[in-house]
Amino acid sequence: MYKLSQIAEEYQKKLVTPAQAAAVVKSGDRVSYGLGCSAPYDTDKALADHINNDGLKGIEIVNATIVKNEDYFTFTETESNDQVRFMSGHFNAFDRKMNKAGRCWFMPLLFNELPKYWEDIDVAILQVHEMDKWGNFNLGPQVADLRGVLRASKKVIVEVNKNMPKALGYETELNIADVDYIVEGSNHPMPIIPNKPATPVDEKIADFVVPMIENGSTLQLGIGGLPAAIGHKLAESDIQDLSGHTEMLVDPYVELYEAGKITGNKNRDKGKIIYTFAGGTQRLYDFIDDNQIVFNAPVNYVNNINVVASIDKFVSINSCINLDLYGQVCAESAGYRHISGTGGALDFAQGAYLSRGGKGFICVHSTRTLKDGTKESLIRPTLTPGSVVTTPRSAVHYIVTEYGVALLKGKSTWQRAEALINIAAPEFREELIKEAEKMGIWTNTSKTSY
Ligand SMILES: CC(=O)SCCNC(=O)CCNC(=O)[C@H](O)C(C)(C)COP(=O)(O)OP(=O)(O)OC[C@H]1O[C@@H](n2cnc3c(N)ncnc32)[C@H](O)[C@@H]1OP(=O)(O)O
Ligand SMILES: CCCC(=O)O
Repeated sequence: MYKLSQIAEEYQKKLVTPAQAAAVVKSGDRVSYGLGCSAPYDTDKALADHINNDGLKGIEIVNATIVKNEDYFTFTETESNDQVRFMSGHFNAFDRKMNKAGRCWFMPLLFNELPKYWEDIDVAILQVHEMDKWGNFNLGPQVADLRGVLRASKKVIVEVNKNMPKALGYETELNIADVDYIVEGSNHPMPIIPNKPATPVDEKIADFVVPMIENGSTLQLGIGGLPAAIGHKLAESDIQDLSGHTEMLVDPYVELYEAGKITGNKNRDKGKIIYTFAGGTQRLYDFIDDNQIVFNAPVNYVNNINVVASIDKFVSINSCINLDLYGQVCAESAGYRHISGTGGALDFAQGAYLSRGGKGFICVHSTRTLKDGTKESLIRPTLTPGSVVTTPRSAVHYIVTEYGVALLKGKSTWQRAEALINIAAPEFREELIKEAEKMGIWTNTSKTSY
């Protein structure tokens, strides 16, 4: 740590141009761009130039899930994996694009463990909020795994962005003494994830879930149209006294807060909406900025199963790609096509079930329409080859489709098959029964129940 009187001078000593910062990276280095909104903009551009102009080879850029509106310059302005390749702990659309180009690999993870995974990072380059008079940069609304990244990094470069909201919370500060170089960036606008409108099927699913949420519940809502539909219906309902404890903070929490639904009256971290990273519209970033109600905390706390379990009436709502009659849930691939990561899906499924009065919902449309117009059931007899089990059957509590709710915990294999067939699209039920019979998880008596 520096004396307070040294801080201004140290800031000037460490202040460099993006090109000078990028020049720190050498061939063979492992570089972290962090998670959420932390990926640099100007230094990324300068790094692409450095790689091209100085013939750098064998760079690896790692991240978990990045919230960004434009591609990395290090991806679009370089040509080969010999120069730079990428690794992601969560395949979002951004990573999928790089993967399709053969340049991005996936690192399977349980999100609550992620800070512990990081090792041997040569340079961390993170976009941060401006430094305060005490010499602390605020990391922005994504402390998630950043303490792990910082622990493992030999050199730390911060790119200051005045638009980065100041996220209050725990371990959200980075002192100038722990920073090697400072770049004053061009203050690129925050990345915007537009609100996805809810489909009629999302609305029907929300109509099943909302009545199962009691007054006094604490919510974990993920990204997408479905959680938005649930948030919207809750905001308009007569349900009261809700709280937030979520991995990703998304716009529906702002709507719920503005509707007076969030009192924070829970039995842990009272009064605070706890989250580990955020992504949404400017309305969300404005809500986060310097707001004492909204509390950013490391993912090893937020997603810790015991922490989640200790919060009474915890309700987790996530979605998936498809599932089988055993109740195995795939949220990561469509056959061999890699789509996403485990993220916090399993952390919250387990934590929510263990919470007193807790509920874990996995929501899915019953069918999907293929390009040729035919429909396929997303409840399948067995998962297709290549499908990755994100939530094992033993950890699944409720599955919800537009046809209803299936409770799987405490049910036998044939009861599960029956409950799942009851919420499959009607036109697929007979076929699913036949398959369940072949699989030995259907009895003659089962069919009489719907
Ligand atoms: C950030 C949070 O949500 S925190 C919650 C905890 N974390 C998790 O649950 C992680 C795992 N889950 C997830 O990543 C998501 O819930 C998903 C990907 C399963 C679904 O999210 P959505 O926002 O509904 O997905 P979205 O509609 O954007 O589809 C993503 C891609 O999957 C494809 N896809 C989605 N469902 C299917 C399906 N049933 N079959 C085939 N492909 C599918 C889409 O076509 C799209 O591909 P594209 O970008 O190439 O067009
Ligand atoms: C990095 C994890 C994001 C998710 O759970 O979806």
